[in-house]
Amino acid sequence: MASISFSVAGKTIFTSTSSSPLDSKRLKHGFLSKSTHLKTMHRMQDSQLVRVATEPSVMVPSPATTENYNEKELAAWKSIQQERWEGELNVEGEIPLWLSGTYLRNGPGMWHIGDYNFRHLFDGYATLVRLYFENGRVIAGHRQIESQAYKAAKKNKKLCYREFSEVPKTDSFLAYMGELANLFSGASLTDNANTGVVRLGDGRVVCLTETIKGSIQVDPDTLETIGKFEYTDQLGGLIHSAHPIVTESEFLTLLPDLVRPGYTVVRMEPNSNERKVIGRVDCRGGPAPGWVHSFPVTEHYIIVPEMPLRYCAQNLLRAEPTPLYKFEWHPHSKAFMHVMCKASGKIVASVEVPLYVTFHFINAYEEEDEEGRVTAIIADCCEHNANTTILDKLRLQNLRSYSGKDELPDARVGRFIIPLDGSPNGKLEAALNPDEHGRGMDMCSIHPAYLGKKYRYAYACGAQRPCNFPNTITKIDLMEKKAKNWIDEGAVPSEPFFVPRPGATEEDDGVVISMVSDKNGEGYALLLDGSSFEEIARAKFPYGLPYGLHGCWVPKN
Ligand SMILES: CC1=C(/C=C/C(C)=C/C=C/C(C)=C/C=C/C=C(C)/C=C/C=O)C(C)(C)CCC1
Ligand SMILES: [Fe+2]
Repeated sequence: MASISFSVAGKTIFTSTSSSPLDSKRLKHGFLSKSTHLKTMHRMQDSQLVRVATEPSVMVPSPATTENYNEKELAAWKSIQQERWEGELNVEGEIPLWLSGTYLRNGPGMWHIGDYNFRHLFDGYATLVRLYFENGRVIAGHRQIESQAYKAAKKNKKLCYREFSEVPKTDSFLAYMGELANLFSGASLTDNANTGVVRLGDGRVVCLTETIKGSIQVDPDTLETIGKFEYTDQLGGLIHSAHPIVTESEFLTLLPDLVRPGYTVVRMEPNSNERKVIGRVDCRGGPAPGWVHSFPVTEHYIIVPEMPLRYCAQNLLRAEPTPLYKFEWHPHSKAFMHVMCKASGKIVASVEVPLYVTFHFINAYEEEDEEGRVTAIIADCCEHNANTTILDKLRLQNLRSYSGKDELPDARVGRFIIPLDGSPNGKLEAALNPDEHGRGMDMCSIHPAYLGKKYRYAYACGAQRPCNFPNTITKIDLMEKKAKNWIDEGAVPSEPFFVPRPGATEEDDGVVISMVSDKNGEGYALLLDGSSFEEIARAKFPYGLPYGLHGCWVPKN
């Protein structure tokens, strides 16, 4: 019989024991069964035994995250303390019995190498968190994604690839020249897949970031890194949108072209690794394409945003970050929205719109007249009032040093109205009064069946001021132009993710899942009823959860 302790910052949280042959197999993979503190709980089916990690994190936690470790402090901006863990969570409230499957959430959960602390939220090494729901119970776990960047940092105890704001140090001019060559070939860019996770139509689960090489396949049950997701086409390029549009039948994404400013729109089918070109959009402004972190689609069109926050080749080369990192704000280059027909690849509209800053589109749909003719495209996004300062607010130092002052820049549901009658201009307005959601708005989801269609509800993180980061979960009713808000004072919730109830007919019939880092240094999975927006259950983790970005749902079987 083996026994193991799990500790955070030197404090043993719990001990577990193991004896079965299945357990020995798991021991090899770093897992054990039945943590003793859970002995009183019902045993799950063998395939879902409670498992606890055996290996301590290989990285030595930094002083900022351990010596000063205080259980009563928000865990959101602290590195995860262990490479992996798994166990059953104690549930307060009722998890609906129909909720059967796995919620996965990806995000940058480790922000240091040894005692070197990263600067920016988006720099952290990817931590994948899992909640497996069955029969009203929940098994949770997390695991670091084993990207080349993460493995190299662990092995060499230093940064080896270019992250969002961090650049490996070079100690000679020759080494610097080599670095430049590596940048142009993409060799020095990170594959740290820390932004999103998607389930392809064929069931494969892929973690993503903005570098194409940072597409990494994982096992949704064990969270094990399977390997690099290789695109077998010859499309080349180094970066893509971090948020592809993924349905049962396709994977659509945008490949920005930094040499000849524009975007290639591509499509990949299930059971294939080959992206095929649908069409190309030439940028109307310059000197480089606008940053496309995400984009929306309607039933027949792909919307390509051209934001005045543009990629910047010089900033990519810099060793020290600028306030806008790899990007530059070009208000004189103007802002545009392009509409491409999905079937033909032809551009059916390209309009100038007011300046905007967005990372996340919520949804888009086709507006019809009485005769059923499509007259306009409506595209909604989390819009930061054309203010780029949000990027700097997401520096870890800012996030960790909250003084109680109101520091979060205002944001709104930005609604683009793109006419299809050849008019040169589109509109951008707030879809509802931003005070409804505290003028905070980001990290959104919708009912997946409403993708590209007229919809009523969106779920996102909003704000209760004063705050320095979105601290509420908000349900936006775009028809009534109202919001319902959930808050746990002092806590940081992550992106609310909507899972519809099978067989439901109402758009909001389902649950909203979020993972919350609370002010006591703890973390819990939260379930809200989609319709009433009341809390229906929470399941506490035995450790504080670092903040995470985007999730996906993997239905059972
Ligand atoms: C863009 C390049 C790179 C990496 C980019 C990455 C990792 C971008 C990640 C962006 C994310 C996670 C954006 C999320 C925004 C969330 C917001 C605004 C939330 C606000 C809350 O209020 C490199 C790979 C570094 C190099 C090439 C270029
Ligand atoms: Fe994102």
